[in-house]
Amino acid sequence: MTHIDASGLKTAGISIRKVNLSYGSLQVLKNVDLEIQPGEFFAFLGPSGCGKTTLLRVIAGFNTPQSGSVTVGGREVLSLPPWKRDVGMVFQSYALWPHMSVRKNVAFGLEERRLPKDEIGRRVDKALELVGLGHLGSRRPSELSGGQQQRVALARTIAIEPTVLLLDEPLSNLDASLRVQVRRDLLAMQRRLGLTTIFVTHDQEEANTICDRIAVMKDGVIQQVGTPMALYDNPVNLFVASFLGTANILDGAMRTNGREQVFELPCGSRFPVPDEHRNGAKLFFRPQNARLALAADQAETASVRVKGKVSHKEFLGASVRYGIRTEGGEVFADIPHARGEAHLPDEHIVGVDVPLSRVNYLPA
Ligand SMILES: Nc1ncnc2c1ncn2[C@@H]1O[C@H](COP(=O)(O)OP(=O)(O)OP(=O)(O)O)[C@@H](O)[C@H]1O
Repeated sequence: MTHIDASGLKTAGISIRKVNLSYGSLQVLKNVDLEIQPGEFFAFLGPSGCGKTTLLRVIAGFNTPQSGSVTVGGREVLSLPPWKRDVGMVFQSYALWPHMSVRKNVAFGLEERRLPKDEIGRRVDKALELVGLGHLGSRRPSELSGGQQQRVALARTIAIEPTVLLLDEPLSNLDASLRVQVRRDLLAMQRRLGLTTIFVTHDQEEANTICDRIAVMKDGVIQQVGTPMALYDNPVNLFVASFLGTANILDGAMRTNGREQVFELPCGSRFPVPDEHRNGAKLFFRPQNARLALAADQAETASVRVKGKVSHKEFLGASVRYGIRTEGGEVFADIPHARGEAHLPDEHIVGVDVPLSRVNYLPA
């Protein structure tokens, strides 16, 4: 289906089915299945070399998979060349022409397509206005900030009136402080345009802050798809748990105790496990879900209690991260920082309590 958004641009959903791609003996994409909704801001997230750019280029038409199907707006595109796919891609290097004005840069692709002059003028005006650069059309790229250059690259792609926008690490050329500002601008712009957008990044913070949903990739395989919060709170495996933030992972044994399922830690403590987690092999929780108690105090009700010794502390601003040495390995507990509070000294014996509702079990 193709939809028309408030910006007047058309937008389309994307279906990727069983896509496999190899370079010689190296299989870079393995049975990739994905469904991206019209108007969605979607991220491909994963470590370097996991296949994110390759997948993006398959949608754009610059890479051809050995098998599978890709539809854009319900139309199969794998047999079409890039320029017939209604897909616009902004590359990592913006590749603006340095000797041309901003207007000329944006018009370039349209002139190549031999559109009528007044149509080109109309589209350039609209694209520059949509990215907020209507007043800078006569400048050269060298007279713009990094963030503005990135917007020119975006305008150049929007001017082609694609139904889908593909962004390959668009913020990687910007310094850290600018990146935060530009990613906010990018989100505002994406909402205004309403265009289905796929954003490739290896930076989980970047994906979390601007994308509706994320596909986490590793070694050419989609590990999990979901909203940033769902992936953070309920990762399906150790890779996703660790890639999206600090993860506390404890070894133990899943046991059946009569009709009840329990998880037993090396120290002997046992906790009830909901039925859906009966195949889990490791206990997982996030540092901010942990509370510290004096070891002699009773554990909070309906929570997991792990005993250990404070091994170190890190001040993170909003919280203090305690490292606690336990029998099952080190765990971290983030305790909100309040003014004037006393901190627990190293080697202090403590109990780490985590509400059962905040504990998850992951396969080995
Ligand atoms: N044209 C090619 N020929 C051979 N191997 C390639 C080619 N293009 C990419 N690869 C390999 O395919 C794998 C996936 O590359 P890809 O660029 O998709 O990864 P990525 O996740 O986008 O990484 P990065 O974040 O570093 O850009 C890598 O191992 C890469 O070396």
